[in-house]
Amino acid sequence: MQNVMVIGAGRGGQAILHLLKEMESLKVQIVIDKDPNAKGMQLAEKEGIERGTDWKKYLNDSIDIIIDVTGDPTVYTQLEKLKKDYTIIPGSIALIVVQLMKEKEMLIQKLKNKTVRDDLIFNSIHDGMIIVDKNGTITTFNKAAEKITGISTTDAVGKPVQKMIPTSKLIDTLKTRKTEINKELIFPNGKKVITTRIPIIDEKNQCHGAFAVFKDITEVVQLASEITNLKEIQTMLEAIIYSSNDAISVVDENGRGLLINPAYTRLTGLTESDVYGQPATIDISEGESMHYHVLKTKKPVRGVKMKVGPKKREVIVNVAPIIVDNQLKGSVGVIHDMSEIKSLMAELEKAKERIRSLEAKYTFDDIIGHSEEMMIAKEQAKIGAKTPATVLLQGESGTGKELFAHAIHNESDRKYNKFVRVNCAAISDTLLESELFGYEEGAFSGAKRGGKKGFFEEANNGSIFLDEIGEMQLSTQAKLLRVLQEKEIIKVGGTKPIPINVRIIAATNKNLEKEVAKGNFREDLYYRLNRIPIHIPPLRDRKEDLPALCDKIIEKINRDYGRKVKGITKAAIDYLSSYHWPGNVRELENILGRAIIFMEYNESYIDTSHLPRLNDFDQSYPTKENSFHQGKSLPELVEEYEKRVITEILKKHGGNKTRAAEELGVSIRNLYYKLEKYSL
Ligand SMILES: Nc1ncnc2c1ncn2[C@@H]1O[C@H](COP(=O)(O)OP(=O)(O)OP(=O)(O)O)[C@@H](O)[C@H]1O
Repeated sequence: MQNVMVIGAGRGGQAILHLLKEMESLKVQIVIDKDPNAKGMQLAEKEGIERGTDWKKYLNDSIDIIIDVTGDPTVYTQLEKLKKDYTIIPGSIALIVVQLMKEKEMLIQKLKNKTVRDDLIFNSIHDGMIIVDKNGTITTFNKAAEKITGISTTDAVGKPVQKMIPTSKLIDTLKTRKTEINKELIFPNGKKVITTRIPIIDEKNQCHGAFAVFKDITEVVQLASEITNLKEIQTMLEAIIYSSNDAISVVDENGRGLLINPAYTRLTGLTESDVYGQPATIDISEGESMHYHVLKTKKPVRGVKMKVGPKKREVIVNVAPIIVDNQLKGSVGVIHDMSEIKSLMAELEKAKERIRSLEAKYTFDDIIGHSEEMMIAKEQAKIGAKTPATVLLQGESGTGKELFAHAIHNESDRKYNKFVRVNCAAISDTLLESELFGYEEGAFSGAKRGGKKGFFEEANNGSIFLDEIGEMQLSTQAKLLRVLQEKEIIKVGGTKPIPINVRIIAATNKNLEKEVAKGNFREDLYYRLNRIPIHIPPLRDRKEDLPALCDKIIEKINRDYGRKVKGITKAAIDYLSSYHWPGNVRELENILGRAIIFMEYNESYIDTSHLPRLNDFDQSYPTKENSFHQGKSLPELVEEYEKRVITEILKKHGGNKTRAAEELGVSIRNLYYKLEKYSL
């Protein structure tokens, strides 16, 4: 006797239980259903059969046959793996097989009288059924068999099974007289079936024929493999979402929380239990819910600022709708932590500044200019480079003083040693001294353990470029003078002099002589620095250099932005020549950069139409709108003018906001407000 486990206690399960009740060779040992109150479960209880809700728990050696009446592809897939250890029978086949076995007597009679083909009841069965007589001639071929094999009943009946279905194994069943349950078979038309073959043998051991019952599993197999694929994709997606460092949140079509990842919890402080099933607004402390917005508009949003979680973290979110088969299923949001981005940006700026201060990139070949003034400046600088003397570069902002400093260092015999740039205006007066000369451990509160090297010590045997030297405080000037005279430094908080060998290149856009007269700059330091004075001419005095400068700058922008602009038209050069260039070459770089950004990718030459209206240019400027106000309102024109004035004054003071605010006659607070307003 064989023991049976029936999975599924719905209608199919009940039928199986009824049929098996009267069979001696099979005994139902356990019935399984997710629902412990299913009808079949109650029936099993009456019969004293064991019941369970999870079939996997009851797999053991005493079970021989598992009948699956769930119709669930997942169960089918899992049972497939157990084929080696158990006989697995899909429910509907089991029903027919059991029924036919019970009706064996009737079948034998009919086969003897060759009347089986008239029995129409087989046609109501959903599974394929073929009955052959002892010679292998088809006597019954039901409607389902017709559908599955693609062979019509009239064609099949009366023909040898081997001829009609060469892949059939019913002839073997007649020979071997063995029952085979649940075997896979492929019909000539490619349909995959699961089939059970049983010989029809009477008590005298005489074989009258055989029958096969089969179920089309092509779709189930396909479905099962799709489920496996889907499961793999789901696992992969989960792994991706969980490993992402960006916080991710997914909501359903009603805006209820569905999925979050650990990065989300780290950022917002909210866990799955706080979020799942809750409205999408649950994590927002400031701002509108972008999930709801996207669910309403069905359009993605990018770069929206808001604050999230109890910690009110500043974030930027991108949210996109999830649309499957044209149906909105929810939306997914990726949340970037702004505080992290901000601190990274600050780090990057610091690193860039540091790199810039530690390398001399340019040589005299990079300095474009064939005008007489420029040739003189370059000649002087080249001569100066070969001497150890201090060089003082004077010129307006943006004329190329830093470029000259790099070139001088690279032309000198110190070029293999360090070039250190110090912007004296960018470092506060209190810090400048310790930055220049370094400090000893414990020199002041907040001083690093072990002290710190100053820029002079770092630049030893190389060059130090003291940019904006005109901004240096008198007390620091005194210390610098000492370095120039004694060629040694004393660290802040120290007493021991350290000898140094550094070439000083200083630069300023101020008239130092006037600063000396006003008492802002030490006369003795001025003379020390002014050993080799070099005046760099402003761009307005050397407009003949414009074409060559433009070419060089376009080449650089092409490299930096991956563009292929070939040059600039003569008309555009003429236009640029009529401007007086208060911001010098830096301003030219900005204007060309902006022009290139706004050029179409198929345009090769910068023309006047790409250039902005240069501020002091007259009415002959060749634009479409020649009217003075260009259709703008008075407040717009006032704002435009205000923005221009602030830009100019700031440039004049090398970015020094305190001085700029002073000259503009506004408070520093007010200046900050306006800088933010105009995104300057
Ligand atoms: N003669 C030149 N040839 C090519 N590029 C130049 C020339 N002069 C200046 N530039 C470019 O113009 C920009 C401004 O130059 P630089 O920073 O050297 O000016 P600066 O006089 O030091 O300005 P600031 O006084 O504001 O610090 C740089 O990008 C530089 O490469």
